[in-house]
Amino acid sequence: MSLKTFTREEVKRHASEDDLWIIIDSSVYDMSRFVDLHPGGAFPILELAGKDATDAFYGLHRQEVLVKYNRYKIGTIADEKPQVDFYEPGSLSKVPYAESSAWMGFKSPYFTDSHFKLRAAVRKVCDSLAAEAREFEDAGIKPSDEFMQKMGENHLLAMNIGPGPHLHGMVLPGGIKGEDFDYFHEMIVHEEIGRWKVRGFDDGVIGGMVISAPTVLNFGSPALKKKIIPEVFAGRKRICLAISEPYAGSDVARIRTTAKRTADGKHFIVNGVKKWITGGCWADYFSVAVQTEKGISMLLVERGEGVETKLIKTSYSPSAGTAYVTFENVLVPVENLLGKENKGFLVVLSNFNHERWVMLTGSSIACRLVIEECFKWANQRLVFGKRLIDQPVIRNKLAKMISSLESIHAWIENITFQMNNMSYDEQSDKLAGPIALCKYHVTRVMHDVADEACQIFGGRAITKTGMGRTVETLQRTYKFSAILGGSEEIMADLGVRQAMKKFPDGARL
Ligand code: HEM
Repeated sequence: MSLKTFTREEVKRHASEDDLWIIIDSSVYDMSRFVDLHPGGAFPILELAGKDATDAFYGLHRQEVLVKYNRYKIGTIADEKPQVDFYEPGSLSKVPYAESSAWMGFKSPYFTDSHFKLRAAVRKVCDSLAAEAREFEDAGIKPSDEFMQKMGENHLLAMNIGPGPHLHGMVLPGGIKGEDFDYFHEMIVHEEIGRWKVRGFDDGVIGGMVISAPTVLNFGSPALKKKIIPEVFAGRKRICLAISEPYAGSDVARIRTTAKRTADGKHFIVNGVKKWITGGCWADYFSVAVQTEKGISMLLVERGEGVETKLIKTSYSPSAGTAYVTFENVLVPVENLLGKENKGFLVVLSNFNHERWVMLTGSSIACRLVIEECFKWANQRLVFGKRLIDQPVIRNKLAKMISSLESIHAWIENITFQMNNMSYDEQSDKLAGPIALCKYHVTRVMHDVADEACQIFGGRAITKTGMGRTVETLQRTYKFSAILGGSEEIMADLGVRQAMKKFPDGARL
């Protein structure tokens, strides 16, 4: 139907249940056929029949409801312009603090043209996948092969595990050469994926891969790498890391899964159980920590006879594919050793800094997105005849959230700069402590942001659909970041113990 223009007087004449028009931000909607289907009931719409419902609408719905139900729009009000901006896919938010400093127009010592180009291109791709990501999350199902392959086609899988030869020769989004990719580019990729606002689903897509692909890339034989890495980066196969067990979480040394050599020495036989394995439900490959004769080893196990996975019902998301994995007499070729036999600890440790740093970037963007939503909500929600933002107590909550976010973000940028400019050995020596402390602090900030955001959103913060769903996601999922990849307590302690190693003997007050 072509769109017409009306006067407000004309709209007023359509105020009965059978002939019901309303105005939202200078657009006219014919609600006659929808009023009885309206999820919020007929009553609220009937009360506003023939009237301007803009404030009432934005007090109760997310903007995307209007996009989804655009078919009910019949025209606009003559000589009036819309006051509300619609989000243009691929664009930057104009809400203060909704983008990181450099993208809010501030000078940055870190970001170059190349980073801006990559963000612009990746945002477009991620925006085009966002609705699909939400559908998987809402349905609580496995990210489809097609979805994974779209990620693969845009190099969105390969760009999650740091710079390096695996990207060389590739042309990345925005025309960036794989050789020029650095940790700031990677930070951008994590942030853009985070903008789907479906944290559990994100983990189902990249979580398992981020922590396991490096074990093959850095410690696998050339043949293993050649077989596995291209198919994982293309999204045709999935991989996960299987270390923690029901009896050993952060305490890796206590794992009980065993790998015993067969008499001919050509295979290992793996027996044991693993718990909380992100992406394990749909993994084709498992990078597994096992006890061998004289210590811990890492083995790449392919899904097959003797490998079973079942979904753990976490409060996170079924789409994360968090699995309980059992290995029963699984035959694994010795060529699948990752690193040297009995030296698996090295493999496990080698990836901790990167894993934790990835969690920093994901946690910081999760806070930023919630703050943006709090800012918008506080401006549009009317309580006792005033906007929420007109209450000093709400401004104070926003101040606390923004200042905490910007300070952690500045620290994360500083750490990222160090990663770009230090050799692997220097990073291992100097960064384990700061990354651990930063992770400890970031998850404390997440706790505070989730807490304040809940108070701002009220009941909506504990409702999975509608206005508060991003806040609901954060308050339900932030604990995962505070536990996974090293719990807050272990992070805090590790940070101080690392600092103690460099504490000068002669220091006195
Ligand atoms: C184009 C017009 C409208 C459309 C397409 C629409 C659609 C929807 C949808 C899809 C929901 C459920 C999802 C959600 O919670 O976001 C909903 C809920 C609701 N709507 Fe509407 N709506 C419209 C206009 C209105 C108006 C004018 C009012 C008047 C106040 C209203 C009042 C409500 C209420 C009270 C709820 C329940 C919210 C809650 O559970 O917190 N709607 N509407």
